[in-house]
Amino acid sequence: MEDRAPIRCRDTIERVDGRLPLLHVEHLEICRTGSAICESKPLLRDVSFSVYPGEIVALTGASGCGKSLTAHAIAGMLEPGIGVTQGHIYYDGEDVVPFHEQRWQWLRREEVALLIQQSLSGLNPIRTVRAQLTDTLRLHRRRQMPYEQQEPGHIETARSFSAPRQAVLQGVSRMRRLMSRAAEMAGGRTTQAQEAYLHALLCKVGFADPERILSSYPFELSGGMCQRVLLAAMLSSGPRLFIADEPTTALDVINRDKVLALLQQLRQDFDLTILLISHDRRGINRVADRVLKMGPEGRMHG
Ligand SMILES: Nc1ncnc2c1ncn2[C@@H]1O[C@H](COP(=O)(O)OP(=O)(O)OP(=O)(O)O)[C@@H](O)[C@H]1O
Repeated sequence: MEDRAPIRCRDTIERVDGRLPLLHVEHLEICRTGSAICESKPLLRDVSFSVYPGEIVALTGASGCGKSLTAHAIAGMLEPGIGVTQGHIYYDGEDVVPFHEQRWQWLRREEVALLIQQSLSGLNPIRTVRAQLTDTLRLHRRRQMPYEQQEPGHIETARSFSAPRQAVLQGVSRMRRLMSRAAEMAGGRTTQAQEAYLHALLCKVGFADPERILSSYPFELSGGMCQRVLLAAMLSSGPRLFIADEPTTALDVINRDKVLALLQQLRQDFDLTILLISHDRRGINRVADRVLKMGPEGRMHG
């Protein structure tokens, strides 16, 4: 391993205005973990920052400095052969680095949504938006059952929500239960309750005519519209932390501004905390509460 300056230890998580951060990354280091190459230079090291509930924090830095790796590490989605080798990622006060896959799945399903640069290609061009959003809702339901049976009580103990957040979650959760029951009774067909939920969701992401969008195929929609459909799919599970990795790269200037303005609105409507990774200086200066710059060695300037 190469010589490194010793890492300063800051093991306390700072309160700001009496609040603890929802996300606190501390001295994070990520390396290739294959046997022959584990002694090579870290891909990223000594990355530390906090994001407080309700904030929009932008993460910027030169191409290749490790922004996407940081985002993937927070969501437990690093590729095989790459791993966290030092440091901590505290989500709601709990270090998630040692999580096993089942708990990562729970975190991604219930708490953290990651919109990545390649997400748009995840939309199937030859299936309607309705079919794809309905599948997403069913998937959440299917994944929910085994985990709840295996680790009863965990979900409750891992959280302590503010009253407004609890109200939002109770609403989302009630609606999902209703939809799942209705879907089971209807043998998987889209039911009235699901339709109402999908309509409401699409209105929230700025569509004036949700019925037309639900009946459309992605190839019939613009890039900006597809991006908003993806946002709707990700918000359908009611996450608390939304990580958007270059959500506007593939968009023209008008759609870029629309999506960024929408993120601000969604923060309010869904009680979200947002980590926004972007090169769009003008855009992030407009929407972010704080801008963090990541240097080549991971040092943060906020
Ligand atoms: N799967 C991987 N295997 C090996 N190295 C990787 C892998 N993914 C990323 N890297 C390397 O890790 C470093 C950080 O990459 P990352 O994608 O996080 O940068 P970034 O700051 O998001 O860049 P950009 O702004 O261009 O998206 C780069 O040197 C990259 O080559």
